[in-house]
Amino acid sequence: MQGVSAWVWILIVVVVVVVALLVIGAVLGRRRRISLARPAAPAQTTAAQDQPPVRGGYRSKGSISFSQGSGGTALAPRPRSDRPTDAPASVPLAPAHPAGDRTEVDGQPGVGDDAAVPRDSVRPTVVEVPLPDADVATAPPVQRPPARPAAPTQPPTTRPEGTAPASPQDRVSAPPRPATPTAPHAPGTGTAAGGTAASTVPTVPSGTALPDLDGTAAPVAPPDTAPAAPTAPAEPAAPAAPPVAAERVEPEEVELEEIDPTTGRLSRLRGRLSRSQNAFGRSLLGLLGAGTLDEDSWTEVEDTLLMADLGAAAAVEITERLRQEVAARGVVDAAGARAMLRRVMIDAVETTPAGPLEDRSVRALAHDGRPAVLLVVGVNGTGKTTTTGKLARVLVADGHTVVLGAADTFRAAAADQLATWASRVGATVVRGAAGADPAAVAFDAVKQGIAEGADAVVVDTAGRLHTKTGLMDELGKVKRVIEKQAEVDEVLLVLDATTGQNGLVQAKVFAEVVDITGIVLTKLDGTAKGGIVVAVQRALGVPVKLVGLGEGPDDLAPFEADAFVDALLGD
Ligand SMILES: Nc1nc2c(ncn2[C@@H]2O[C@H](COP(=O)(O)OP(=O)(O)OP(=O)(O)O)[C@@H](O)[C@H]2O)c(=O)[nH]1
Repeated sequence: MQGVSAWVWILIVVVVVVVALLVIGAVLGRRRRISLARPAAPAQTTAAQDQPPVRGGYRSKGSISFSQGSGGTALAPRPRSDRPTDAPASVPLAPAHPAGDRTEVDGQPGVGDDAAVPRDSVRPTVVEVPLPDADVATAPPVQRPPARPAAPTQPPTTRPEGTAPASPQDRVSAPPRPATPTAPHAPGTGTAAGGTAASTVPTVPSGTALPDLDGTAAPVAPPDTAPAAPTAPAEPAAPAAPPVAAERVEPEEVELEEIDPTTGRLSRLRGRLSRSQNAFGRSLLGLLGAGTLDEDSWTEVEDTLLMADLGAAAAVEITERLRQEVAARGVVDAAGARAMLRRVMIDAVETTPAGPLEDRSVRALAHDGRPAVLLVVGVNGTGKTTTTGKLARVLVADGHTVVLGAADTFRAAAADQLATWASRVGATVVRGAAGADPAAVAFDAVKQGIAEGADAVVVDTAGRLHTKTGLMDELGKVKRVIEKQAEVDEVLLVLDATTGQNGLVQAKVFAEVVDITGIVLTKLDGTAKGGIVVAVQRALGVPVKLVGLGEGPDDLAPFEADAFVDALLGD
């Protein structure tokens, strides 16, 4: 019995020892796991800390490595809640540029986006470059059209021969000349661009950053190479190697085209408008000419106006006005209904709550011895470049000389597109290298326009989403930089009529950044919602000045209220 209990005791002790060993083993095992994990954490932290600091505390993601590179510059974008801050620090820094939003961070379309370009492809970067010395003339990257006399066919233009520009060769490689400050040239003097243009523009100490806008900056189309040209001028005033990477493109030998007469264009193009708008007119006239109008009829009238994109306020006001007219005069037949509707609609198109919109002329004529300057702005794909080209045709057809500024430096094809438009009508194009600072290109375009005594300089800008504060800042900068040498006479906001009420939101944001002076409504041929004309004018208090009615080169027409309403109502 005693032997048995001894064995029991031994068994208990063994069990206790085994259990104790198991517990100790488990504890040690857990400790070991924890201690193994510890070094890994500091290692990650150290790796992150070892990366070069990111400007402005901003870190971009690998897929968007060239975006949002700025942060400390004067025109840095306003803080945005949607910026990622946890990107790998190994991403190389993009050069500083005021347009920090250049590459998108949220997968939405952005500046210069092209559906054919994969979202994650490498994008060009906009760079900041030092400016040239004050006394070094710079030859802007000018693409000259073929000289008019060489053209086999003479376009229907009254441009005097004396204003025909010199050959491109002469202009770009103009011989050195003393940089004597001179007054702006009278039109048609035909002086070389490089030296003379430089003498008419503000000067700036070398290296002054464009965004400083300190009142003396003379921006230059930025290069992607160092500005210190190996052929640094022995003579300070020589327009030697420009600090721009833009290559001079030999002008194409193209025939100058015939341009449709500009008068009566809206009438000629009315058919295009009518095709898509007639439903609106027919529907309204059907309601108003039906005899007795009950509440339901008036609700339908209002709905029809709303569906045509006139906007709620305008729809209510027009309906109320129609009711008053019917009550006062009584509508007896279809012709009476049409006349009444026509009158009320024309009033709606010609006035806003802020007052009448009287002046629809495009300010594109030279004054005070210098060209008019027009800036063309808008979101992506609305038709800015096309409109700029069409506008140049209209101006040339009316006998004016035009310089086009290809300040859409992000979408490479845009400058080519503009150059093609220009070459067909004999206009000059100033363009920068891909990714050049658009403000610098715009500045050079105006400088060129002044130098050659052009009547108008039309600057095409890159499409930009109105929600991108950095890009909107960039646009503001383009305008301010131009204004260092010339007033901007016209800021044309190009809106795509097919986007309907969304266009209003864009319009309001653009108007906050650059004072919009006129609206170009494009693609009116492709929408039944012509009422957007009324809505956008009311939103901005600015008139629609031009309408795009097709992709053809002469499918741009001045906006005329009565012709437009006639097209809406049909015959
Ligand atoms: N139907 C029609 N198409 C137009 C009109 N105006 C422009 N387009 C077309 O719209 C497209 C875009 O035009 P672009 O001039 O390249 O637009 P953009 O605003 O310069 O584009 P981004 O520079 O990318 O912002 C082109 O296919 C044009 O032919 C118009 O009035 N009617």
